[in-house]
Amino acid sequence: MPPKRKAAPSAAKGEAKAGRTSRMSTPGAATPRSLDDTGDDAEDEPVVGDEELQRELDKNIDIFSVDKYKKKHTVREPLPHIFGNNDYSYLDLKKDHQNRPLWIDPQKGRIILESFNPLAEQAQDFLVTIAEPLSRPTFMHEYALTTHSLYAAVSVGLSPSDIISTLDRFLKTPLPEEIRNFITNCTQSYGKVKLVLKNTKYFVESPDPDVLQLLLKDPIIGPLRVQHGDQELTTEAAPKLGALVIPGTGAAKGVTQTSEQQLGDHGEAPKEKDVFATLNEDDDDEQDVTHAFEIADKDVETVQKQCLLLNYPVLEEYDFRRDEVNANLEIDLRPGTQIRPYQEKSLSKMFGNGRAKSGLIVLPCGAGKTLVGITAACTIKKGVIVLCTSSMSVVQWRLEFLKWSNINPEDIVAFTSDNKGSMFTGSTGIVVTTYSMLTQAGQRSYDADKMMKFLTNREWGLMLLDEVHVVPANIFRRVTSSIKSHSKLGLTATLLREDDKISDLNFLIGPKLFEANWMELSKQGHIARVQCAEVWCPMPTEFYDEYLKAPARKKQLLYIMNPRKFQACQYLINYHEARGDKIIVFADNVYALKKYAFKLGRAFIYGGTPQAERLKVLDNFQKNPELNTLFLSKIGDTSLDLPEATCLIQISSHYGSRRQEAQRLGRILRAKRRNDEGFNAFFYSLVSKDTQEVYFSSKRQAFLVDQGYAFKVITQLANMENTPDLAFSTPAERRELLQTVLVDNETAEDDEIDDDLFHKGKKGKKKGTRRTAGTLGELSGGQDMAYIERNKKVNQALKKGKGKQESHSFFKKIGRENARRAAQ
Ligand SMILES: Nc1ncnc2c1ncn2[C@@H]1O[C@H](COP(=O)(O)OP(=O)(O)OP(=O)(O)O)[C@@H](O)[C@H]1O
Repeated sequence: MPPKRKAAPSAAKGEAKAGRTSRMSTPGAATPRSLDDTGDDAEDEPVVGDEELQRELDKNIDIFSVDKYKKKHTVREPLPHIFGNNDYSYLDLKKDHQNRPLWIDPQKGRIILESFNPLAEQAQDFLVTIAEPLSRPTFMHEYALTTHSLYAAVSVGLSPSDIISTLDRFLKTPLPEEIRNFITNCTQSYGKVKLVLKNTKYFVESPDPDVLQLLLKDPIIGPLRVQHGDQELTTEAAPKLGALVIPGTGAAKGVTQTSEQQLGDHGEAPKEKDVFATLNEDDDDEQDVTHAFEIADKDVETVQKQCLLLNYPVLEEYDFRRDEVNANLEIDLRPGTQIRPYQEKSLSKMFGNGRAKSGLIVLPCGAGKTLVGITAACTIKKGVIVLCTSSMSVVQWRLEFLKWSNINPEDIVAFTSDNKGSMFTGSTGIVVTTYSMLTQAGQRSYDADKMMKFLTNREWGLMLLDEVHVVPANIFRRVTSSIKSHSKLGLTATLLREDDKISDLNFLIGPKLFEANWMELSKQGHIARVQCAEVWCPMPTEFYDEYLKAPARKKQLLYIMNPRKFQACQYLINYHEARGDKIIVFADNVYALKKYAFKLGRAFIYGGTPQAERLKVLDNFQKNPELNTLFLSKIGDTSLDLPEATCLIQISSHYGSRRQEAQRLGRILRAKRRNDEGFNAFFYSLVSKDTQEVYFSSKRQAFLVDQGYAFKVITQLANMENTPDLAFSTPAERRELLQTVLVDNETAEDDEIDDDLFHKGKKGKKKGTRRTAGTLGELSGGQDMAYIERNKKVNQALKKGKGKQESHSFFKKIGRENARRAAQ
């Protein structure tokens, strides 16, 4: 007998960069890291919701765990000095393991994909459906099987046996028993119960009458059934799968799109194109008839919660083709519109069985989420309500609908604070509005109130929820409870910040239906190729000395205002302007933003810039060949519709926020020149060496590294010293800068996003821009700042003498401390 082949240890760990994060609770795995350890701002953390429900749900699942596994198996001690916990050499390898692309960690449910394997593409399609992508660098991708990912898999039509058999075929080792059980236990009840709104009535529906009987025996659900004579359940033919044509594709779509794919014999490595295995034949048989009982509108939430507790999570589906109650909307994609393969794939998950399933579609910035939403609307052809985060996006969405579809302009209206009155004239239409318009507390104007009544008193076919990652769960609750919609589609570029709280989105909107791979879209030319670099800027001695003894806030200002960073920024702006790039420089710190922009003579926008001025600057940045560089505060992260840029320079950012980093990178992914031969966009992070910034920077990059981006470290910019008019090139200039920074530290402002919808007033007081009285001498810089800094008391006396407002308590405290130190 030939010796037994053994599995090689996974190499993935070595390849993926540290700081990788799990975005979802993985049963059996360690508790997911909270965002706190990434430095993300906990106070903005938006999503809070039914964790109790989730816990109850998890209790019902026989979770596989490392301890359980060790009790049942003799796991050989790993080789800690080489592979740590990633030594799977005790697993037997299949005979033709070279042909198969997947490894699995039987203890944690982590799956490793060899992306260079000929079957990698098929395996990836399958993995995206059943597992949560954790990290996708060049050669090895890592996924996690989670309760949510399996819930999502079932919701797009895969059965437990499909999942198990397909996974087994792709694996190099036999599928471990624990994983098999985990999949079965998680999925056997998922997808069995659906909530369907038909002719304005809600039905709890299942292909299995026993499941419905079980629900009816429940003391909470049972009494909520709407009685229709003696008959407990109604029975009707299930909709046929795969008969749907998604506009812009020209082909019938659905899970069945893979029906032409042939399976290899059991036990053989799968042939190319045989991914979704047997699911179609089985589904046809199973779904011949469906059984249902009716519940009242007011009981929907109670039934949903109770079903969850019974471990039968309810999937929401909309049988729009058979909805004869709601008027049809005249809408189609314009002739010639061709949706891209990944857009089509995401929509096929939504319309997999001929009905519309509610859920989330995750596509990188610039990948065309708007067109995905519009195509969904053109497929359903019923009333649509679109929710955006700002009134600027409302205008944008309306224009995009008019651009891509043949919707009559009168049938699509915007409902914003500037436009509360006008309504579509036909029997149905599209309303584009903001989350805050719908959830605003307090008295509304007469027109707004009338509009709200109109919106809440009718049924909508589709609710499109834009930028779901920045919207708090309580806002979703308020929106979904007041607006009655048959289906919901959440669109986002990243589900990053939610970590374990993403579970709430799963049940408030629906499971994640699709998540695209950034690198893949970039290779296909749908988004720009980006070169990422971290530029290390040494701190001059005098800055570093101050830095070492400074308190946290001052430390931050010192590493941002590091003159070497300033010089690097100047050098990069010169270099990229000469190349013909459009450059955005991001600085969270408004003080630094203004200093940099003034010194370099470039335009800037921050929270305090009036709306008209913002638009003018943005317009010039887009069209004026003289204006190629724009400094932006964090208002540019979400609240502005930015014109295209090809180079980003980040001089200050929000600690370790991975979401902000991803959002910022997203700003250059849509570059139109992306398909030019050899075109690259550039993303630079300027980091002051040997400061806390280095730590935050590596945290921030974690998400992008997981998406496959490689950050080059630049320790020296070639010939920087030869830059004409290089700022702060003499020691005297640098010392003066330091003094200025130290003095100004007392009045430096934090950026405040004026039109940030969800965080207004959260901190209890608004900082915003402060107005202070001053002399022209101060404005012209004619005062001796060094003198003022060294003589704080005189400074305070001077200010008081001029009738300025009182010092902030923080500065009073510092003043007291300084006085104490001076006295010692
Ligand atoms: N199928 C398509 N065919 C042609 N152009 C497309 C297609 N899909 C998207 N685009 C174009 O790609 C660009 C980006 O689209 P869009 O603004 O919808 O991206 P997005 O994902 O919403 O980005 P962001 O997250 O930054 O808002 C737009 O100019 C859009 O017209």
